[in-house]
Order: sequence, then structure tokens, then C-alpha cells
Amino acid sequence: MTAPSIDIALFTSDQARAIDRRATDEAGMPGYELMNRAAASAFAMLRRRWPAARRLRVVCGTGNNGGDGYLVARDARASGCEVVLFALGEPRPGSDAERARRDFEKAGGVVHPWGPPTEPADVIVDAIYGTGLNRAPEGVAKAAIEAMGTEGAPILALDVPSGVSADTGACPGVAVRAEATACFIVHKRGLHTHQGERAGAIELFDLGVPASLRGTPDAHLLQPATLPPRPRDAHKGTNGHVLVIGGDHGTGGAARMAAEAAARTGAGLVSVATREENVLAMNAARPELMARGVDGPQTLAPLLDKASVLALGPGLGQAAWGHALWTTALDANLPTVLDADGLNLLHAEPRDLPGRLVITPHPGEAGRLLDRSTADVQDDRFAAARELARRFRATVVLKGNGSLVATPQGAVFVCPWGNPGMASGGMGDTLTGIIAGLLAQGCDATEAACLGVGLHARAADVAARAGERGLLAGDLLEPLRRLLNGRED
Ligand SMILES: NC(=O)C1=CN([C@@H]2O[C@H](COP(=O)(O)OP(=O)(O)OC[C@H]3O[C@@H](n4cnc5c(N)ncnc54)[C@H](O)[C@@H]3O)[C@@H](O)[C@H]2O)[C@@H](O)CC1
Ligand SMILES: Nc1ncnc2c1ncn2[C@@H]1O[C@H](COP(=O)(O)OP(=O)(O)O)[C@@H](O)[C@H]1O
Ligand SMILES: [K+]
Repeated sequence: MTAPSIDIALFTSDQARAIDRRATDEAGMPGYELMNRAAASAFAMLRRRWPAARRLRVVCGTGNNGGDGYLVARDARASGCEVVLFALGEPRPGSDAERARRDFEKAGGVVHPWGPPTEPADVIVDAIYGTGLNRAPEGVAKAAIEAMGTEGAPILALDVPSGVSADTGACPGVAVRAEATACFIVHKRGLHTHQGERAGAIELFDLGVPASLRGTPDAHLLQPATLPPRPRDAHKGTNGHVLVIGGDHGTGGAARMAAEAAARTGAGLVSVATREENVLAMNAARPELMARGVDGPQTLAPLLDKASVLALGPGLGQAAWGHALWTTALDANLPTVLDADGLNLLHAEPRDLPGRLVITPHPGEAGRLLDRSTADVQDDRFAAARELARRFRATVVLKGNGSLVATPQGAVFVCPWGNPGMASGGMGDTLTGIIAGLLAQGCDATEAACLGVGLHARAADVAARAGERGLLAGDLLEPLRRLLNGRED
């Protein structure tokens, strides 16, 4: 796998707080100095993004995020902007936020208690909650967030869009949808998955805090990557043989899509073990695929002998036919991508699994595997993905906006690409085929999952240039091929 070496490291709120403390204790950077730098960086960003903005509204909470807001307001007034500042309450006595409020007032600023705004604003600065959010916003905070959402003025969030958990990307209640977010010191992992997209465009300002104080990140963003060029003497035998197993009555398309994706990812050979009724259509539509009708373990066994990688589950169903193939296929202990009904069967019947395994649940399947609701999974996708990886000793792809790849060792990678056009049938089957195709070409489970998730989502972004609505899984194959060969950015 070839990848550029830019690493975008992601951290939890607890880690961010510990880094703030170390900056003060070990690097002699007092919190108030950092707050001043945060405000200066955010105001410079505001100026860059909205050079014509003159009328600003700043809405400050009671914590240090509010403190950042007072200092942005102070700096904005000093450079000639009209600033209306609303405070949702009093900062804690002795806090940096209280000092910031005093400095804003000393410089001539006026603090208004929250009330529905009467003056229009060119830009609204959201300084209500940062990493400290710990429950759903209520009362004036809820009213202020709701009012911001109805005005139409662009919102610059400080550190975190208020109402979004910096840890998980979940929103316990109402939340700001920002056009851009000035993120301080380190990237917060929750802004890169689930509802973290409410942050809009993120710019990171390290505020001069040395990287050596950051410690080990909790997660990393995936970087664009491809496979290296093929050796000139490559032949089909050196690129693996994927066997897709699935396609019960009425769901033959799922197996076909996974198989075609594996072939388009460069697998040397692709076979499909499916219901006899699907074979003719599959062979006719894509003659490169070797589709065989199987009625049970005996007819599957010779196909397993020839395969080097399995894609198990697309359209498999959970009835007797699917269950028998599932058992026999897992017994073969080949490198396997387990998806869809392959995962539902695993929930019903826990068992030994192959050593090289990638599982690709969407949040509903993940919930079933963990005996939790889909909402519980979404409330902390990082924890759910790690728990699945540990429990099944597998590399896990937890799909959805900001897909996560978790390894059994606890590492997590977050996919920064993808779009809602992908919310259409067959997208998951295509991903399964891509990952299987990469395993077949020698990637290990984590490489195949990371590279596969990235290529799939980037291909979808290229395909969605024609529009997100109406995007089909099959539309990914052409851009996928170009990306895989380094021909598309
Ligand atoms: N050295 C530092 O600590 C720095 C902190 N900075 C800013 O400080 C922020 C963190 O500040 P805080 O820890 O004070 O936290 P916040 O300002 O995010 O939250 C304030 C307080 O509100 C309360 N709260 C949370 N959710 C609530 C809800 N739904 N309803 C009512 N009350 C709620 C909590 O008790 C929390 O401590 C960062 O996000 C960043 O913006 C920056 O100034 C950079 C330096
Ligand atoms: N809103 C979205 N943003 C980004 N990616 C998405 C979105 N919706 C779906 N996807 C991606 O599309 C794929 C859908 O997979 P899945 O739910 O298994 O669909 P299916 O079973 O219909 O093939 C996953 O890779 C998922 O991450
Ligand atoms: K904020």
C-alpha cells in the first residue's frame, strides 16, 4: 500500500484537557495565554473566510469556550467590527473565562443577557460549549442554538460546534451547524464521524503547543492511498482468487455487485457460489466472473479449495441454504470478509472465526452483534468499533458517515470521505468486494480495510460530482479503477 506520510491525529476531550494541563505545567503556557492565542487565531480565520464581515454576533457560554468568545469579541471590536455579545450566564469566579469577560468589558465591550437578536449579523461566533459539553443543551442555551440555526448567517464555531460531543460526534439534543470550526491545539475525534460534520470546514490551530506534549492519539484520519504498480511479470495467479458466497432467492444482485467490485479492484480471479437460478444472468452480464450454482456444502467444497479469499454474506439470507454455506465457508479458515447476513448468522450462532478476518457491519448489524440498539452504537461509534474488534478478534469496518476501521489491537482510523448519495442499496456489497479484492492481492486485514474503505468513499465522491441523489453502487466502479491506479485525485 502506498500512502503519503501526512498524519492527522485525533484526540478525545480527556486527552485534550490533559494536553492543556501539560502545556501549562510543563511548557509554561498559562491557560489565559492559550485562550488569547485561540481567540487571535479564530478571529484571523474569520477575517480570511469572511473578509467583508463587519457586524458580528458572539454568543458565549459560561465555561472556557465562552472565554474564547469574549476575547474574539474584544479583538473584533479592536479591529473596527460592530460586535453584539450575548452571554448565557456568568463565568465561574476565578476562571480564565471570567478574566476574559472582564477584559472584554475593560476594552469597552457590553455584555447582553441572552434575548432573541434584533440586529442582523454577517457572521455569528458560537462560543457556547466546547469540549465541556456533558448533556443536552436546555433553557437559554437551547434557545440560543435554535435561534442561530434559523437566521441564515454563517456560523463560526470555536473549537466544537455547540451541542456536538467532541468525543463521539453524537448530539444529545439541539446542536449548532457551523459553516466552519476553529479547532484548538488538537483535532477532536468526534468532529470526524456521525454528526461531527456539523463542524463544517475545520481549521486546526496548535496555539504553539509543542507536538511532544500531545502523547499517543486516540485515532487517525485515513489518508489517500493506492496499491503500488503491478510488477511487469504479474499473472492472474499472483493476484489471488476471491470467492463470493451469497445470493439467495431474490438477492443475487448483492453477490454479483461484490464480485464485480472484487474484480475491478484487481483480484486475479473471481468466482461466485450462489443459487443456480442466478448463474446464467451473472455469466451473461459479466463473463469474467465464474458463477457456479451450489446447493450445499458438497458443491461448495471444490470452490473453497481453489479460493484464496472469501467474501461471505452478500445476499446470503439466514435460511438453511445460507446457514449451511456459512458454516462450511468459515470452517475453511481462509482470509474472509464477513458482511450482511454473514454477520446476522454470527449473532445467532457465535463460533470460531478465521484468523484473517474483516467484518463490515453497518450500525444496525453492529448493534445486533453487541446486543445493543443502533442508537447506542451511534452514541459512541469509537467504543462500539473497538469492542467488536476485541470481541471477534477481527478488523472491523463500522460503516456510516465517517466510517471507522478498528483493529483488534485497539487502533482506529476514520474515513474523511463519502457522501449521503451512498445511502443506497448495494453500496455495502461493493465495499465487501473491494476489501476482498485487496486481501487477494496481499494486503493484510487492516491494510485491506483501510485502503478499501478509503477507495470506496473516494470513488463515491468522484461519482457524486454528477449529483448525490440517484448515485448507484455500480457508478463507483469506474472511478474506483482510476483511483486504484493513481489516475484520479
Ligand atoms: N487551556 C485551556 O484549557 C484552553 C481551553 N480552551 C477552550 O475551553 C474549552 C473547554 O472549556 P470548559 O472545560 O470550561 O468547557 P465548556 O466551555 O465547553 O463548557 C462549560 C461548562 O458548561 C457545563 N455544561 C456542559 N454541557 C452543558 C449543558 N448541556 N447544559 C448546561 N451546562 C453544560 C459544563 O459543566 C462545562 O464545564 C475548549 O473547548 C476551548 O474552547 C481554549 O481557550 C484553549 C485553551
Ligand atoms: N450518509 C453517508 N455518508 C457517508 N457514507 C455513507 C452514508 N450512507 C451510507 N454510506 C456508506 O455506504 C455503504 C452502505 O453500506 P450498507 O449499509 O451495508 O448498504 P447495503 O447493504 O445496501 O449495500 C457503507 O460503506 C456506508 O459507510
Ligand atoms: K463552540
